[in-house]
Amino acid sequence: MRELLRHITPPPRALALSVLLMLAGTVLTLLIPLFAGQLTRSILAEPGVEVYPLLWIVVAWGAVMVLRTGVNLAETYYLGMVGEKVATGLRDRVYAHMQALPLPWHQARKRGQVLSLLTSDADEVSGFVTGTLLPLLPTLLTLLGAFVMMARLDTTLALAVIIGLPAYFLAMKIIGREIRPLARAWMDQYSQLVARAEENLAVLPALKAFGRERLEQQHFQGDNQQLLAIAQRQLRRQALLSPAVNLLAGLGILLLLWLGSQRIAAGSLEPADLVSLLLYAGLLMSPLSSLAGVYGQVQRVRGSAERLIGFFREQGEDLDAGEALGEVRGEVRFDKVSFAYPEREPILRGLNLHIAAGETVAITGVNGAGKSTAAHLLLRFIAPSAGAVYLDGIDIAGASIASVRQQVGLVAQHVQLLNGTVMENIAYGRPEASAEDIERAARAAHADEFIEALPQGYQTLIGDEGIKLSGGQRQRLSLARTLLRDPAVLILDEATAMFDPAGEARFIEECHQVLHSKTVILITHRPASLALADRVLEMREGVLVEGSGQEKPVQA
Ligand SMILES: Nc1ncnc2c1ncn2[C@@H]1O[C@H](COP(=O)(O)OP(=O)(O)OP(=O)(O)O)[C@@H](O)[C@H]1O
Repeated sequence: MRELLRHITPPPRALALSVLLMLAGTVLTLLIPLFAGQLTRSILAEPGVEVYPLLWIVVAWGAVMVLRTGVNLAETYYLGMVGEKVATGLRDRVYAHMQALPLPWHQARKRGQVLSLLTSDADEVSGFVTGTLLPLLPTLLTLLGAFVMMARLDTTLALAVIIGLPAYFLAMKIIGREIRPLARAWMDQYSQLVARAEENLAVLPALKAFGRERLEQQHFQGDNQQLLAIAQRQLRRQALLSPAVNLLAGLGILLLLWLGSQRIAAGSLEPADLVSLLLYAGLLMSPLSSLAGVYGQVQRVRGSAERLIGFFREQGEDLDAGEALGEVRGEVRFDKVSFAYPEREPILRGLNLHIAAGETVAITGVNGAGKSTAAHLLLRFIAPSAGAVYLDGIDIAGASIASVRQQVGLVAQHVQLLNGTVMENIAYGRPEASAEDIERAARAAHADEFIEALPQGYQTLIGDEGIKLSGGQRQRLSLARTLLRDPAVLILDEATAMFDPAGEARFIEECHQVLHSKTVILITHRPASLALADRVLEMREGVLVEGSGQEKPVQA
């Protein structure tokens, strides 16, 4: 938990104020039983005995109550602010780290499960810090204060009330120990549920086309029932905690009444003091009962805390570490590069490739040969297990990731667009770009004609992942947004796969000018695109060989 607290930054001023207000509230609360004792003494006083006047006590009691109300009000506000700011800060950190984590980390997980770190886990932890951890301070102070005040009135009676405490802590420990694994299981199950729903929504057209609605509903219900079963087991244990403590508290108060009344009968205790003692015992018992709740919550939140700690321990990408590349000409070299995905056979085995600046090279090869993998290495999405990749002679492993990605543009095979306007999507990599630049990029990608035919032109909303566009239109948008970034090296991974033949021919013909100034890597099987290349290479068994029937491995 301490490790996690490093990622939680409460606002110092609001925190200090909340603590002060909580302390003030506790002191005011501890005054009330004193007044009650004095009041009783004043009511029962024999004529001639010196006591405080009744009216004074009532007025002082009233004043303390009003003051405490004001303190509580301010405390609720400031503590609430601390809570909101802690939650906001933690969410920011989780999100920043989530983005920093490399692609392979994300690819090994379900998106919904990653998302629940940001939603349920972060909320659970920040709710615990402000809803449980901070209020613990006044709780403990009230407990201690009530005990001290009781001991001042009668030490033996004070000790009698807390005699059951060891049993109480033992009960808490035994029951709490079982809650923790259940809490973790609940969180895991919950994130699985969210992940399933999220995935199904993402593939909704396929789900409907393959008639999976009923089956997926059954799967969801199954997961949901398991969640309910875990919650039930957790509830059973948690429900035990408070009543067990209340029983102990009740027994303590009974003991106090019995011993107290005997002392009054013996003349060694005033009835007024017993009133104060009883009220203090009440004050002592209510923190005990809330401590039981705290203990249960600590066990619950540990599940979320463990998940977040594990997440923060993962190494994220530092975009700016290393030397910034600056402007490059676009010379690319792969030198004996090998790579294997985790738990898979090596996919690249000592691959060599040299592309001169300004050259256009096409790479072909069967599905799964490793073409996109090579592109991902050039973008530093992944790192070679052996060998190195150079850009203008600089090993990109030592260059800053941000500068590498600035110089290498990828039009990926699987187009990823946002639910926004056409303009926002083209400007994705250069949000500050002018409308003219955006339109120029759209023209270069041959996207301008269809964009202008859309109902609101560049302001048309394109739906989730561009669902309101055709496949070819999405590819053109994707190309436009990469061209707008004007990278020195452009990788087109099957970027014309969805083009109609006439559109592709026109694109290829006119692209010559746009692509002229760049190093272009075309990953393609399409003859029209191959015609655009200065050289054709084929990826085969983890290396590149000269294409068009030649079988000579490429030398770096
Ligand atoms: N994230 C990943 N984790 C594990 N294996 C992967 C991952 N991505 C790709 N692979 C595997 O690596 C191999 C190479 O994939 P890659 O996408 O580079 O092939 P490709 O040549 O681009 O294929 P295609 O022509 O079908 O696009 C494939 O066998 C694929 O199953």
